[in-house]
Amino acid sequence: MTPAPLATRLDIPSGPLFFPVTAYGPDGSVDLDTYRTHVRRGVEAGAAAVFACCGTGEFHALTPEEFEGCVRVAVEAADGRVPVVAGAGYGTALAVRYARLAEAAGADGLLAMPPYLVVAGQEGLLRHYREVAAATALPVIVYQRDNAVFTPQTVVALARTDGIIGLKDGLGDLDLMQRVVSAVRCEAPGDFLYFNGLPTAEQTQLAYRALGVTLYSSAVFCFAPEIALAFHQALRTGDDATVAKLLDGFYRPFVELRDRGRGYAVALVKAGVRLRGLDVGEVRPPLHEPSGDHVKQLAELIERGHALLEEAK
Ligand SMILES: O=C([O-])C(=O)C[C@H](O)[C@@H](O)C(=O)[O-]
Repeated sequence: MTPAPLATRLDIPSGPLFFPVTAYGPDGSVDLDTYRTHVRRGVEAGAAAVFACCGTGEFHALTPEEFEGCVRVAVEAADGRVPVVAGAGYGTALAVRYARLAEAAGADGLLAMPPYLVVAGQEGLLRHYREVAAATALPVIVYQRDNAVFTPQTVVALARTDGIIGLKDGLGDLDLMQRVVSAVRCEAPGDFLYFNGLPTAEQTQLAYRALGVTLYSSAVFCFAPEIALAFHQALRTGDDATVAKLLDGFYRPFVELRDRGRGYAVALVKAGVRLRGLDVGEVRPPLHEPSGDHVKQLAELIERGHALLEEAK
């Protein structure tokens, strides 16, 4: 069989990148109907792309069958309006399996998560991502975080690899990112994509934009799309007053609240979706639910965010 040609692009329109949570029913099983509603609402609200079953979508907690079901539903819900990118991870063999499942489910691209557990050297990391990219026709975005941190030369090599189209940074080392952007510009010129993928990326987006990184993920978009969209619009149009107001009054306190518990990067976001009326269930172990007091503070913060949007009108 002739392999399908590798896609070289992913057309992402302007807007926040939506990383939906995965919905579970009361018995803990995946609730695809609620997940469909969550993804559809996000797309209709103005997401630029859907990143299904990634960190916020509890990739780590899904079986391959559940993963494929969720990606399929995300593709149906997006209905061709925006691209759907799916997570793929663990060791090379399993990452390849997830990549192929995502392709079969109709995804438009992959977010390659760090390999499971081992702390590998640059040469091994490069081989890992190259094998994942070679296994499907889907364009691959490599996710830098935790045990997958790259030198500028490794990113140059990734950028020269067929099928690898971008780097999502969840590390937050601006000096390293500046060197990466510079090295790729000089040694692998083209349209390699960069994403600010730090938790609550809005908090650092002014700094990333200065490096030329304009795409960013938004967990806030899951539960307060109106706030995430207003921030994105303010950034895009140079409305510095609204950017500062939302950073000072909403994003900074949200980041501080999110830092109050381990796993809150997911659990608090899921609580936020429930607060806004969609019962996406609880997080699966080993994550745990946020305390009642923290959920109350999140509800107050969402109200404050809405008041700030009114003031900014
Ligand atoms: O894999 C993931 O879910 C992410 O890295 C994206 C998140 O939206 C991240 O930006 C966050 O947690 O705010």
